[in-house]
Amino acid sequence: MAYVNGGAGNSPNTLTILGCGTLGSAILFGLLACSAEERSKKVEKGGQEADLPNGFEHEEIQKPSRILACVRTEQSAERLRRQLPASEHALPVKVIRGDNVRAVQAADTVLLGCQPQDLDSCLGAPGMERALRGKLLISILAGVTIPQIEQVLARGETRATAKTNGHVATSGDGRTTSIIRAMPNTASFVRASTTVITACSIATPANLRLVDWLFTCIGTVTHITAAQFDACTALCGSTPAFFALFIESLLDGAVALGLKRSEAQVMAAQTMKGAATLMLAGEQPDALKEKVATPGGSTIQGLLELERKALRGVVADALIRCTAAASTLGSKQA
Ligand SMILES: NC(=O)C1=CN([C@@H]2O[C@H](COP(=O)(O)OP(=O)(O)OC[C@H]3O[C@@H](n4cnc5c(N)ncnc54)[C@H](OP(=O)(O)O)[C@@H]3O)[C@@H](O)[C@H]2O)C=CC1
Ligand SMILES: O=C(O)[C@@H]1CCC=N1
Repeated sequence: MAYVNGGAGNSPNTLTILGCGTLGSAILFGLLACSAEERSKKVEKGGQEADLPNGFEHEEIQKPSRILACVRTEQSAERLRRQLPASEHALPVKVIRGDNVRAVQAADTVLLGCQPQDLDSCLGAPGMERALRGKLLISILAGVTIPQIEQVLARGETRATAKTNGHVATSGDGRTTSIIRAMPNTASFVRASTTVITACSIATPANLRLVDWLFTCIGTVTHITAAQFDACTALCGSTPAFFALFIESLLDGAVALGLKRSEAQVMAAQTMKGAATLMLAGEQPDALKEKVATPGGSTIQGLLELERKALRGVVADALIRCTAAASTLGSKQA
């Protein structure tokens, strides 16, 4: 197989995305856009490396030089192949189906992107635990804890011995798999994700720098504790869908008022982006509300209607429910 033998000597530095579906593809295409931008800046600078985001040095990051994208079905493989850019500046990507273990053997870093119920089919496969030894495994699975991932790995039939200490799968030959959980969101596609990360105790500084760099390429990164993960999964992973519902509701109102849906969508989304930009610049939500609601004006009438219909409680409860649901996902198996 052309893609085996990565990870040593002059071999390419390989990132394998094990389960490259909706979110995996969003990350893949975000990373491709990032690398294309870096490469074209390098060309502009006459071959000099382009600047990295603040806080990163080129020599510290083991950047992937190719990506292997694994899916389960031929239909998904074909769709992914069709979507891949032909740009000469993009990182090479190979789409793989039915050969997970070899794609992981060839990897330096593995990004696990299957659904929680497919964890066992991805990581419990014979030979997988051995293939992951000595490597960094980044899981983007909602609700699946590091100990749960370790348990699945420990069931792999090729291990000689397995011992878990809460953060690391210790393999028969003493080499370990570092597991880091990251929760990006679907805006990875446009490099506007907000990703939360929880680092395991044995993650090396190099592991952390790579994970920080990868997700900084496609948005912002915040480090959190394992205990905060489900709430942040809801707040960062799920809320793009909440915001979509809010915009959709505005569009229904706008259409009822005679506006064209497509034009209203641009106006509403841009307004949401503007309000978000103000808050990211330090504006407090209550101050923003007060600035917009002119005394005796129209905005306060809309705000009061939202409060009468208990939007605040409904949204807070929705986030709490989402968090509770996330916490159960790790126990789901196909
Ligand atoms: N969607 C989102 O916005 C977010 C998702 N997440 C998390 O990301 C993960 C993925 O979600 P999402 O992308 O929506 O799900 P998808 O179903 O779209 O993607 C999962 C991918 O995994 C592949 N897969 C499943 N089993 C195997 C296997 N045995 N071997 C190889 N590939 C396999 C599937 O292949 P195939 O298509 O061929 O079946 C599919 O491409 C979930 O764990 C979810 O919790 C987190 C935050 C946000
Ligand atoms: O709905 C889900 O389960 C995933 C987790 C966060 C967003 N999507």
